[in-house]
Amino acid sequence: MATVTIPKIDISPLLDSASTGSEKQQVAIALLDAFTTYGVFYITSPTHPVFSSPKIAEILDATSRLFALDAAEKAHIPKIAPGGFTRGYVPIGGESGSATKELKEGFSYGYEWPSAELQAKLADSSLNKLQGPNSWPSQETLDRLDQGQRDAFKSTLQEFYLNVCQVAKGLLQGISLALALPEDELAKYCTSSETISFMRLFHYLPYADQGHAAQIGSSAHTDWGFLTLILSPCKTVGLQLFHDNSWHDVPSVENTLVVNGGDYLSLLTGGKLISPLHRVVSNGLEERYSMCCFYYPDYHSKIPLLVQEEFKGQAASGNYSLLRDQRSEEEVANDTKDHSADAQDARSVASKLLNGDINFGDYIVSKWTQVYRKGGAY
Ligand SMILES: O=C(O)CCC(=O)C(=O)O
Ligand SMILES: [Fe+2]
Repeated sequence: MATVTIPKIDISPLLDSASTGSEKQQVAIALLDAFTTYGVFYITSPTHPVFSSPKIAEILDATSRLFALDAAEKAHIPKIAPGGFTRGYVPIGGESGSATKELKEGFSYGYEWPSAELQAKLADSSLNKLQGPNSWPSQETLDRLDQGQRDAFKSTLQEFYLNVCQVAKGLLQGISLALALPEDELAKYCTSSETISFMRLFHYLPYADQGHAAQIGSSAHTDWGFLTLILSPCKTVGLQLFHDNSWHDVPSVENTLVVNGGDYLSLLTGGKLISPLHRVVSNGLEERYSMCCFYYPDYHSKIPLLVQEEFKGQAASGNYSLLRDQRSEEEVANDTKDHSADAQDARSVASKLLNGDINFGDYIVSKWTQVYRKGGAY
């Protein structure tokens, strides 16, 4: 396989309030190059906790302990459900971006609302469809996962999520500068992003089918949101990028995150910033863990008018999973008339997104329903 050199960018100036404009500009130049060449790159910042070896070891440890629970105990963790709000355990086969079975299990969690605020919001129905409580394992299971350190499991996961969101916010500044916009411009599209974005811990199982016809780790796709930030602390190769008509490994690099541009960001920039096609495959031997933060724009954000005009010609030619119907054929065939947004013709809903007639949040609800698969197993 031909190799590509995926850039590694030290984004420290974007995370440090004391950095100068020219330091940030340097990062912006590197980001622009990476986003317009591959849409994928590594980031690091030596003093930020997300990139520190002990913190990475902690989150990997928590993740592997969760997936090492036995089947009976996993069965008690609330499972994800269709409908956009994706929290809880993802059983093997419970989700796929294509007709192929994805050989992974996962756990999705996001913003942990202070309980009084959550109660108030539940009481006055002011939560949007992508907001709500996390679905943690039972207290008994959490106690076991804590290994004697009270609340260690949940606090490790929560701290990691908030820290990665902070890194994403730093990146927004750099991307704004890369696009010659004021540095706070893209943050305007992400005002409450951390309340609807979320983290997914994944455990990929090895499989022997190297043709990837019957099963795969994660089907070839582009990510729907603004940015995806991936920690992959295992040496096991799995993530691959489609570039120049072939697949290339994106190996794990110590103390870095992999960043993918998302479809929404790409659309927002008229396709200038790439939302890369990628997939996860198995080497046939080893399992793999990853922790992926899907950083979304604000629930209410729309594709702006300016971009709609500029983008009209290109949208159809793009390979955006956001705009494709990702339901399995079986699901499409069994789809009865009009039971929810997912019954609508995906193409007409996609054109509503491009025309600014539907906001990102309402649209994403139908996307999660498309990739949900009934009958996932433990
Ligand atoms: O696990 C990974 O490295 C990437 C997973 C991924 O691309 C996704 O879930 O969208
Ligand atoms: Fe992805």
